Amino acid sequence: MKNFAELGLEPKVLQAITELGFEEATPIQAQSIPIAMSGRDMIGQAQTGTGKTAAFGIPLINKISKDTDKIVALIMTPTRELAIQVAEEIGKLTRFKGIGSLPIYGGQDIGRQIRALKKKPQIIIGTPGRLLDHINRKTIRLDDVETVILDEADEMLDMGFMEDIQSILKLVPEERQTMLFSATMPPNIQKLAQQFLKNPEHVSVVPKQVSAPLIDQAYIEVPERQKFEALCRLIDMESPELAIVFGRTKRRVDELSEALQKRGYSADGLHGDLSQNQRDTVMRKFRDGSIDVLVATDVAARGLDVSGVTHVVNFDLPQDPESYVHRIGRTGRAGKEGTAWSFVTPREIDHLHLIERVTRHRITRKPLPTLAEAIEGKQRIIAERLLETIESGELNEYKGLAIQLLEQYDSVQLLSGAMKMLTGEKRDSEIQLTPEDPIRVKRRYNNGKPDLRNGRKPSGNYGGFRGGSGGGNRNGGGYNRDRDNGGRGGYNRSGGGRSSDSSYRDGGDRKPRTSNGEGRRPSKRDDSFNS
Ligand SMILES: Nc1ncnc2c1ncn2[C@@H]1O[C@H](COP(=O)(O)OP(=O)(O)OP(=O)(O)O)[C@@H](O)[C@H]1O
Ligand SMILES: [Mg+2]
Repeated sequence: MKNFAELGLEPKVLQAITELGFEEATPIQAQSIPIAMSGRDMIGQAQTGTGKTAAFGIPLINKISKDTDKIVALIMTPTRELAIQVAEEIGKLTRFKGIGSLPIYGGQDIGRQIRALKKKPQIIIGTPGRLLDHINRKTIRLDDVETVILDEADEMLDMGFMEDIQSILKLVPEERQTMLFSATMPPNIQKLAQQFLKNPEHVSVVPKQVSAPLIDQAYIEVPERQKFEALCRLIDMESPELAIVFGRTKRRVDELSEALQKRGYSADGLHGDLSQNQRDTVMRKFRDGSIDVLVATDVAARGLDVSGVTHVVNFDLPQDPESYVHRIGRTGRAGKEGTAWSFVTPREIDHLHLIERVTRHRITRKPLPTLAEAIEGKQRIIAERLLETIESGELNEYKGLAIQLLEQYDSVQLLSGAMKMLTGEKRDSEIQLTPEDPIRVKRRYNNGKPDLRNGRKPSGNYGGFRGGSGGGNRNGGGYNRDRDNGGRGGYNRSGGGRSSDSSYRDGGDRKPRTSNGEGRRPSKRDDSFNS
């Protein structure tokens, strides 16, 4: 741990850091900030929730002069929600320095963005599709950009974004500083980084030095048709403060959030077919705790930082091991503990083992919570709430009636009745979701043993989860994403943006992959990285 004051930052930047309540730099911050300040290109890898945003944000803001009125820095993120969130954090860090920053993303009124651009922000945080749109309209010029940052770099460099990023970077002057950050760095990032970076420094935080997020990882083997009951029991048993439940497709997310609501849970869904307004509303409700369960596609897998998320549930296993890492990383952030559960159908056990191998972490098998455990969990919460209410006092106006009732009824009976009422009638209507096909291990994994690290540091566990053993061949595997993104949607000007097959795919703004070497196959995933 290092003090921010030792890093040679400007007083106004230090002041903003103090204001944010950061006392010490996290390891990725301590290591990246000096390199970033030296002007070198870099690749920064550190586990989820360890402060990568500030690791690039702090040196960036330190470097920018407040006197310029040009766009001098560009931060790109794969999703709209992440652009908004990163812009918020950058906004907080620039507070005392008087530098302007602006998020630019699809789904938001472009006229409003154009008006905001007239205020001459120096930092733009954007998703590639909408950025390109502005570039084509000449409402954003990149001629003066000195620093480019790709947050979630591996995702950004994934095939669907490649062309957009290439087009954007072509317009940024050659003599720029470029930095990539992510918790996962599949080996092929090296190849891709060669295109964009000049002699980059690699910073890969080894787990023992990190205030490792304590994510307790477990899985439950459960047949597809019993997943919903399993989820309800799990939520009842664990009573999360906030939970994110990941489903594979948009249809799944819709059905699941509706089913949870029917059962009386405070849940809502997030995926790329919703309007940006709906997406914003759901995120706001989740952040302020007015919903407890966010059901989402992978659109919420990367980067999102919502405090109070105690549980992540993979209702459907993710296709890619790195997606698993990012999904579960929505909990256990900034030194807090978290719990991740994955539902695995019997035919998906191999896929789970693959995730274990690639992430180099064993996932503990746990039994399906029993009905009794679920009921007990629910009752425990009710009892806690009851006791809290008693402790808060202000019961006088109820006491008269309480005394009357106690004269007529037994106290145990009365209390039981009150608790039953508080627990809420369990509306046990039979709910059946449309089944999803099991995830299968991709052919390419059968030979090699891929690993998510970029392979520079032999001791570096990719993300620093505790312990972890098992195969992990740094050079193996040719780890590639395999996505068919189902067309380009979202940001296009006609305001369309829904994929034709919206119950399955999340159209996103990505270009369909045409040359993945394996031919195209329809994807049922949500690849909604709508820019
Ligand atoms: N030095 C620090 N001290 C305390 N908290 C910090 C510090 N740096 C960042 N944080 C907080 O830690 C949380 C996680 O930070 P951030 O979102 O940047 O993580 P990340 O590494 O980018 O994770 P992910 O890989 O999921 O994107 C945020 O709430 C942030 O405000
Ligand atoms: Mg991040």
